[in-house]
Parts: sequence; structure tokens; C-alpha cells
Amino acid sequence: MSILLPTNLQQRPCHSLSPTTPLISPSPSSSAFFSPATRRRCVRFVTSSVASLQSSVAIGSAPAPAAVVVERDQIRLGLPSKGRMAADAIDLLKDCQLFVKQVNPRQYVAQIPQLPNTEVWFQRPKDIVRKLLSGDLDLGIVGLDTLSEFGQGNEDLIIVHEALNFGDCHLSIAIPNYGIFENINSLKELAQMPQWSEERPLRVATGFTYLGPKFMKENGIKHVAFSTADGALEAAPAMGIADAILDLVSSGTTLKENNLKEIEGGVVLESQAVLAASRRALTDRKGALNTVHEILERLEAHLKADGQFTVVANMRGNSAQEVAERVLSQPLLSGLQGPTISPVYCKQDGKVSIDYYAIVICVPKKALYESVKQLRAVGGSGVLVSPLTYIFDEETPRWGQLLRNLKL
Ligand SMILES: Nc1ncnc2c1ncn2[C@@H]1O[C@H](COP(=O)(O)OP(=O)(O)OP(=O)(O)O)[C@@H](O)[C@H]1O
Ligand SMILES: O=P(O)(O)OC[C@H]1O[C@H](OP(=O)(O)OP(=O)(O)O)[C@H](O)[C@@H]1O
Ligand SMILES: [Mg+2]
Repeated sequence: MSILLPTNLQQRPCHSLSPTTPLISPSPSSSAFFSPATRRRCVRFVTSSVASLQSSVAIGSAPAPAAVVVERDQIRLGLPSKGRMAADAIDLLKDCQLFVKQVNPRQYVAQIPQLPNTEVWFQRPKDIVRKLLSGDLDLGIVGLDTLSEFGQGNEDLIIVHEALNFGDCHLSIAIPNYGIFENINSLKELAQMPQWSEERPLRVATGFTYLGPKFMKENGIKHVAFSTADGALEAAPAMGIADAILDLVSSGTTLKENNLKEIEGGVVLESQAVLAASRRALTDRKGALNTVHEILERLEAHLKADGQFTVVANMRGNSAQEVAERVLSQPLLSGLQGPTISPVYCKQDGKVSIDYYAIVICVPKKALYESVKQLRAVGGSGVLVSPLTYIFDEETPRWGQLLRNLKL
């Protein structure tokens, strides 16, 4: 992504922007629509029309800001200090045998004994992104939504692992399922509604004041005005503050309970937790690359194993080759590289013979029952299933990608 703000604005939190340093300049025509109180709030926060956005956001032209690599011995990993991601991030690290030792919940720094050169700093997710950019953190675990919103396409931010398997949600436009929106079911239909004009734009309430206008602009939607709110956005349409909202959706319950619906083409971003890093830290800070390699290896080994079971079964056969051919005739039974097949030695009437072979394969958890059916179909019996803890590949694929990204 290469949408960048002018350097002097890049690290400013949206809510601290004043009208004199507009991230998105307030549109006089759109603000005319709001009540005086709302208008005051919108101007104090960030309000825009897409047209005004075009003139104030430089697309792909501004250089990345220079994050300062200050001399220090410890690598800093930012973890969410609160909210739904906090516990999940710590649990994930624990599953990778990285135990975060926090003396008490109000202490914002912690250690991971397994990574002696690394400190954990607990921060709000958006502050993790800001501090990666400012050089105060080197690594961080946050949702892709937060990284994209507050990172604003800055090229110093690198996604080291893009799928940590928690915090799944998507950023989506939602509109009321009643009134003038009753028969509107797509972004195209929403954009084409005759109600929106320069004087009376579609009003969207969101906490995503960077991604929202960018999405509208990319979709060629004019006559949109954004206003921000910090929570309970779903109430905005019913309160008459906005026509639509742009917010995170997971189960969809909050939308449903507030008589709102998503629309086709209205998903701005699919999100889950990611491991992000500062490019500058990885290239310039001693030890950072080794630390990220170790974390990545552990994460990949755990996350790959997490989706799999080990399946062991016995199968009657004349040779390992013949059993292998039968097993490999089934689409779900090829394992990671292929089945491991070992002879089972039986003693009968004082004679040792091989009538059975034991086969060992990994199967995706989701396909377990199908796999068992396929095993039975080729003569498998006595099927044992056990969880897998780690799968260490020869090399982690994401490590190669990271080195290429860093041009190392
Ligand atoms: N409903 C959800 N289901 C799953 N993940 C979500 C959901 N809402 C948010 N997330 C993910 O969790 C991250 C943190 O959200 P959370 O609500 O815990 O904190 P926040 O929104 O930053 O803080 P707050 O809600 O207190 O202002 C989000 O950036 C997103 O990646
Ligand atoms: O689709 P659902 O599973 O219902 O989840 C969606 C809700 O979760 C988030 O809110 P959160 O709980 O973080 O509250 P907030 O508005 O205070 O941030 C998000 O902002 C939605 O309101
Ligand atoms: Mg929230």
C-alpha cells in the first residue's frame, strides 16, 4: 500500500488534528447538514467529503518518516494492554512456549524469559502502531484493521505474520434495514441513491477516518461525509447522526440488534491479528532480526500444528508399497509430505510375520471425519487421533519472504 500522508501529519493521532492541520479538511457544504452541536464535534474531530480528501491526502508521493533507531539493548515487543486482543495475544505466545511474565496487571512492561533480549510493552493497539512508526517499539501484535488505519500505508511497517488466528473480524459499511434503505443491498445501489448530493452527502460515522475515505474514493463514490465516534457507532443512524456506519463486524449481532445490515461490496478490509515490525528496527537494530526469526519459527510451528491432527491407523497389506498406493488413492490421506508406513510385526505359531502396516498421517482438523471415512474405505482399522503441538518445517516460508522484503 502506498497511500501516505505528508510527513508532518503521519504520526499524529486523528483526534488530535486541529482544523489548521487537516488530515481531511472539513467540507463547508457537508457540515451544513449537521446540527450545530454535531457540527462542532465533527470539526473538532475529523469530517470530510471525498472531494476535500483528494486535495489533502498525497497518494504515494510522501516519503516514509524517519523512525529514529535509538541505541538500546532490548528488543521491544508491543502487546495490546486492554480489550479483546490482550488475553489472546498472551495466550498465543504461551502456546509457542513464550511465557510473558507480568508482575501485576498495572505494570506496562514485562519479560519473556525465553527471549532474554526482548521486553514486552503493553500499549493500546493504536499506540502500538504509532510507536512502531516512531521507533519506540520494534515489534507488535495488533489487528490488521488498526495497523492499516494508523499505519496509513507507511512503508516502514512490515507484516511479519499476517494470520495469527485470532481477532477475526471485518471492517464493513452498514446501513439501516428500514426506511429509504429498505431495498438497498449493495454499495452501488447506495451510491446511486438520489438523496446524496454535494449539499447533502451520505453521512458515515466511523472510527476509521483514514480507511473510510480511502475506500470511498477508490470506489469512485462522491458526496460522502465522515464523522468520528469512539464507540457504540451502531446507534448513530437511529439517532439521526449518520446515514451509515463503517465499523468492525464479527458475529454480526450488534448490527442485527440495531436494525442495520451489511451491503454487497461494502467490506473494506478482512482483519485478524498480525505480527508487525518496524523495517528500520529489523535492519538497523542489533538482535532484532534474530528475535523475529525465533518468534516467527515458534508461531509458524504452533499455528501450522494447530489446524491438524495426527492420525494413526493399521492396515492389512502385502507390502508397504501396496499399502502406500491404497492410502494415496484417497485425496485426504497424503499427509504433509506423504504417509509414513511402518510394518507391524506379529508372532504367530512361533513365526514372526508382517500382515499389517501402521500408517501415520497429519490431517486438517476440519477434514477429520472425511479422512477417517477414506481410511476405512481402503481398509484402515484401529484409528487413533491425537492433537499435534508443533510442526517445524525445514524453514519457515515467511522468513524467506521477510528477508526478501528487507532486501537481505
Ligand atoms: N467484534 C469483534 N470481534 C473480533 N475482533 C474484534 C472485534 N472488534 C474488534 N476486534 C479486533 O480487536 C481489536 C481490538 O478491539 P477492542 O474493541 O478490544 O479494542 P479497541 O476497539 O481498540 O478499544 P475500545 O473498543 O475499548 O475503544 C480490533 O482492532 C480488531 O482487530
Ligand atoms: O459483530 P459483533 O460480534 O456484534 O461485534 C461487532 C462490535 O464489536 C466491536 O465493538 P466493541 O465490542 O469493541 O465495543 P466498542 O464499540 O466499545 O469498541 C465493534 O465496534 C462492533 O460494535
Ligand atoms: Mg472496540
